[in-house]
Amino acid sequence: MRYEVVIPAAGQGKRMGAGKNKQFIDLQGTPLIIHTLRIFENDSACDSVILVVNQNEVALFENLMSKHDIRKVHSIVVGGQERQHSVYNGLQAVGDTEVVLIHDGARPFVKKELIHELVQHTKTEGAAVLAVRVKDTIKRVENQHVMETVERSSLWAIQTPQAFLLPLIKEAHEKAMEAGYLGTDDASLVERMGEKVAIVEGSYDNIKLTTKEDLLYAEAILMNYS
Ligand SMILES: Nc1ccn([C@@H]2O[C@H](COP(=O)(O)OP(=O)(O)OP(=O)(O)O)[C@@H](O)[C@H]2O)c(=O)n1
Ligand SMILES: C[C@](O)(CO)[C@H](O)COP(=O)(O)O
Repeated sequence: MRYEVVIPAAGQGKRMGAGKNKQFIDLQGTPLIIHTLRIFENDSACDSVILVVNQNEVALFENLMSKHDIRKVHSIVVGGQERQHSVYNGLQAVGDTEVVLIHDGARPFVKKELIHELVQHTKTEGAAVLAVRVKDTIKRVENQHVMETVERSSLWAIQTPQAFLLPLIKEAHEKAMEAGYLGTDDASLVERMGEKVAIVEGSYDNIKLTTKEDLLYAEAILMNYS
């Protein structure tokens, strides 16, 4: 059940439009990244956190973790141009663990029980991701016109954490780097090697805070929690 987690937090938050890295936006008085880090700080199955940050924000993150008594971040790693590059850099700092999780710093609401279910699946499947069934109808669009309506019954919205046996994800990232392939998630790098990725049904409130509307959802989720 034990694992280490790489948390990419080295983005710029451009779509949020806050003029700063969204990881520093307060939710009920606590920065987004602290909400996310506390999940793993409070999970006894988590051995270590590798936090990936912008080069010019290392001190900011260190000060926040000291202020909020976050102790499990054993490595702070500088990120890269794209999310995939940041994760690649973080994976170089992972210790001697069987299972590694990769979880967006921008997802502060994942539940410990689902993390543990994901880890269990990964031990037998090699790779597993949290996901929820799509609720909207999805259409493929070109030049502002519908080209195709995609059959919804087999569509899932993929989240993080994404969990992997460590050698598998390291190989997948190396191969993607060699091929110059850029994916929007880590599981796609494993899929392109022809490996299976298991789905673990997650929760709709495990949102990724991306645009300002998500801040409203986040405050409502926190109100509901409290
Ligand atoms: N070069 C990058 C890009 C993204 N991320 C991280 O990957 C997660 C998911 O990315 P996203 O939600 O797109 O965050 P941003 O890249 O910051 O947002 P935007 O694309 O709007 O700038 C975030 O925790 C983000 O900090 C990262 O570590 N390194
Ligand atoms: C990894 C991810 O959260 C899975 O849904 C998503 O692909 C990240 O996308 P982003 O554009 O880097 O936020």
